[in-house]
Amino acid sequence: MNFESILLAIPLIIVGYVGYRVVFPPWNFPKNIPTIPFYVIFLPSILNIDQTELYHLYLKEPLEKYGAAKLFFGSRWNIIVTKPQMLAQVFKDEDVFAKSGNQKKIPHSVIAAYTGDNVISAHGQVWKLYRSIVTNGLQHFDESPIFRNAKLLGNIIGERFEQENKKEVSISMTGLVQRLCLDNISQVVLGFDFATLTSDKSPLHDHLMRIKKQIFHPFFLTFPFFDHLPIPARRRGFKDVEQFRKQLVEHVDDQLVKNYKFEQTTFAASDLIRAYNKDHINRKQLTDNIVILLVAGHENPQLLLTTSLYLLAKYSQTWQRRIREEIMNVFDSKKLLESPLLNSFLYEAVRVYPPLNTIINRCTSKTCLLGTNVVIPKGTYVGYNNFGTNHDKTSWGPDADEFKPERWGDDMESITKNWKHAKNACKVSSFHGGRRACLGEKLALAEMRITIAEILRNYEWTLAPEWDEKMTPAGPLAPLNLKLNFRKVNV
Ligand code: HEM
Repeated sequence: MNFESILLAIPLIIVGYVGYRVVFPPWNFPKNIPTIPFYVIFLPSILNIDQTELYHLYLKEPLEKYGAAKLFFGSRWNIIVTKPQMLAQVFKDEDVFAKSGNQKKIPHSVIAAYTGDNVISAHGQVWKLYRSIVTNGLQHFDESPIFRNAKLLGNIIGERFEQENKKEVSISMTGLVQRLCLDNISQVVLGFDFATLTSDKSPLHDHLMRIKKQIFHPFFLTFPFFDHLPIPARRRGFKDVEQFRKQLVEHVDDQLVKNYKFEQTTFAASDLIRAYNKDHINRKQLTDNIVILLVAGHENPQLLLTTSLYLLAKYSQTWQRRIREEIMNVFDSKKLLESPLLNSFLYEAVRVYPPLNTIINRCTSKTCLLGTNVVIPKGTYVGYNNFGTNHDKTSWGPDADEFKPERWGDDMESITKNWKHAKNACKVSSFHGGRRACLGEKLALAEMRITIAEILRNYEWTLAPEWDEKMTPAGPLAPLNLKLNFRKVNV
């Protein structure tokens, strides 16, 4: 073999090796669970199918039969789990299925630079410290900004009737719902106001929109390896993310510390700043956690609110009507919490369309047994697929795929009991569960109840006929570019 042939052979060998690693799972992965073909995850980028259709076509059968499967995702082979018993084991055995977020999995990526090491992704003592700092502010909060913002959202919808001088207006919901959720989280948890509902110009908001495009770029999410390369747009992305992080914390810091009553404020962000002032956490840890409160705190409610508005439109003659009647004269948060139709509707929305669908951020710390016979090697990424768990026929019966709020019960006592039981038994995993259960569930559901009640009292809505009824193709799960037609409620 001459020198030129060797030169030619090297790239071929490299391409062949990379191809092999993509097409086939590692040899030591368990053979007694199915392998989802590697190309499945790329299909939504080339075909017009959304992630729920993809699930039904390629994932449902193997996952319902085996409860776990091998899946290529985020440049590597992983194991995803859906069966409640197996999921309970993953959630419980935290030392073996150790949290390993992007900061460990893909530390060189733009997304890791954005969210860093935070309360959601950290493990062990560091996680305990973060959780102890933010818990109080996320469990005890002032709801008045949520009521105010719901009214502002209603006013913005109302202005469209005047602008267009019509009885029915068609509105794209994505931007509007995002603005509401940003204002809610900034005022309730971070102690400042993003002011996206009250002002047309918010430099921090514009900056956030810019970096979101860079972070959620589908190609780099699928192949984070490319963030290693000196691609100019990605280098700019890193810089932009760094500037945003810095500005956000300065903003929080300024607003809170300027407040002469700072020591009495109980925002989760105040507790983080106090922990920083006492040297319990450093500046980077402060920043990482403030960023994650902003990110999880607005994106997840944004997804659930979009889904809820979609389902209310889809079932406008049944659920929308009935819930409107139920809450028409209910203005108090505690009473909303006691409204059976509204709450069973929300729990069913969270079950049928879990806002975070596939989450893969655990890495096995040693070779271990999943269930009774699946041997997982050390260093394997293990995740969960909420859509699969929440639609499992063994847990939910033959109508598991149907949207049926009545399955939760008729009165508040049974509805609450069933919801708690479903979470404890890992039959609904949308908010995780156990020691690492979502700390924002209470806040997110309060936002839903208050906002939905306010909008229902003033408007009735249907799906815009021209809207293509599709969910997002991958990643977070919600109706894609939802468009609704609103009319004023006749009272
Ligand atoms: C509909 C809305 C929401 C959904 C569906 C949701 C879902 C989840 C899920 C699935 C996890 C576990 C993630 C994992 O396995 O790594 C989680 C954790 C967490 N969520 Fe939420 N979330 C929502 C809203 C919020 C809000 C509004 C906040 C407030 C900032 C929040 C704060 C957190 C925190 C701090 C954790 C980490 C808990 C821990 O590991 O100790 N979430 N959430």
